[in-house]
Amino acid sequence: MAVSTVYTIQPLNSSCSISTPTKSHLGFSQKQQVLFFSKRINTSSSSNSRRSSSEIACSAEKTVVIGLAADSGCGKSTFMRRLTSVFGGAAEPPRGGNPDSNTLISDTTTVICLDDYHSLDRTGRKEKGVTALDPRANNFDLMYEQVKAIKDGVAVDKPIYNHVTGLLDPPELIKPPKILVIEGLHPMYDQRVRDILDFSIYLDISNEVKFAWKIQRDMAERGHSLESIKASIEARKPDFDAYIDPQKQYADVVIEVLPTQLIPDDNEGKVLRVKLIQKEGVNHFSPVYLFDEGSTISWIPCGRKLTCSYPGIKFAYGPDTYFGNEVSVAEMDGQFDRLDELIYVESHLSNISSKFYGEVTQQMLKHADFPGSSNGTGLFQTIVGLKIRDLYEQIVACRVEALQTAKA
Ligand SMILES: Nc1ncnc2c1ncn2[C@@H]1O[C@H](COP(=O)(O)OP(=O)(O)OP(=O)(O)O)[C@@H](O)[C@H]1O
Ligand SMILES: O=C(CO)[C@H](O)[C@H](O)COP(=O)(O)O
Repeated sequence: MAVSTVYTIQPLNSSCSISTPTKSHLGFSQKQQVLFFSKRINTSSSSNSRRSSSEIACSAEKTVVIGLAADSGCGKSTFMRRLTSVFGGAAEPPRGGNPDSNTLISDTTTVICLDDYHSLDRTGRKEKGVTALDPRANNFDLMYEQVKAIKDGVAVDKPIYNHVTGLLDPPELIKPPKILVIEGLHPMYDQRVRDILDFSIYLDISNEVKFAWKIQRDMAERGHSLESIKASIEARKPDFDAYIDPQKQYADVVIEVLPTQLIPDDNEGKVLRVKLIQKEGVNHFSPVYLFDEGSTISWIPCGRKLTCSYPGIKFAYGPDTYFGNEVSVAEMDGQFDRLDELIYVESHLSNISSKFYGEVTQQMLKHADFPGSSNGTGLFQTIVGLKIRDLYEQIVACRVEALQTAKA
């Protein structure tokens, strides 16, 4: 799969729309809508990709919007903590606001939880006999309007779903950040919302692993019984299959978590095989690769430079197709014994968008206590965090360059 990509930036007079700033109802100035285009010549095709056209928009939109989809208890919060850490600074709930707010704000990012767009509260869902995963329990019109407004630089009054009481609380003000992450069950379900995402991620946790994680959290930390955990997973499954799982076909990156293949018939779910499925032809994103871009590679790094106890570690990399799209897949099966030795693996990965040698290892060591730090979930989540930083910086650079070109 030969891929060569050339970008040239040019304002296109015919496609350039300029509108004067207007005031929003909250007094925030709307952005000047200046659209520019950078030309992309890509010898690889990417069918179904929403950005497979030969021209990509380099817009003056204020906020970069990232979608993160996964079922409940599948590691979204952990991933968000890793992502926020890449940008530096701590993420905190809005100051002086609702103590049960689901929002997390840092200098660069604002993470909103799409549970806040539940249109039915806990009692309402019970009365109607629908789960929170059912689109009928969610307000997609409002979700679209508000995410679009934030992307355009306009603050919104976003509702709050209170997980403690199960009620819909009075709204909270969300100001446009540099990067807005919308995380939850349905970021790619509604086409209008999907189309305004600059980048999207799906955490695809296999049933066996999801079960093991749920038991670990809900039994050990929340005192639930094994039977109640099983019943809750079973009750959600039809709606999960119908409404959540299909979103992975739209994701730019899927982190798939499976049981290991290194231990025959493993049913403990402790050692994991993790795949990083990366769509080709996505604006401002070039997939990570191992050794040689486009080749098919199998690598066992254990030996002099990497300590591995049973069952060892195996990496793989290569091209594939996923829901009809060309993808590059990097895979890690097994777990690290010593995180400081990860530098050896990092030095064989390319396109990781690090700012200095060893940044991935540094991030992993910094959060060694987070779930998944010894395996591919932590490694690939950290790398996707660096890729999002890079995507954000590319979008900003593209915007600045286009504005300078327009002025000249
Ligand atoms: N990579 C991982 N490896 C092992 N366990 C994990 C991993 N990620 C998450 N878990 C387990 O799953 C639990 C839920 O993780 P997390 O809170 O990040 O998920 P979530 O999707 O935000 O959940 P929720 O939507 O229910 O708040 C953790 O407490 C941990 O037990
Ligand atoms: O799937 C979920 C997303 O987090 C929750 O189950 C949903 O938001 C309903 O929340 P609660 O169980 O607190 O009423």
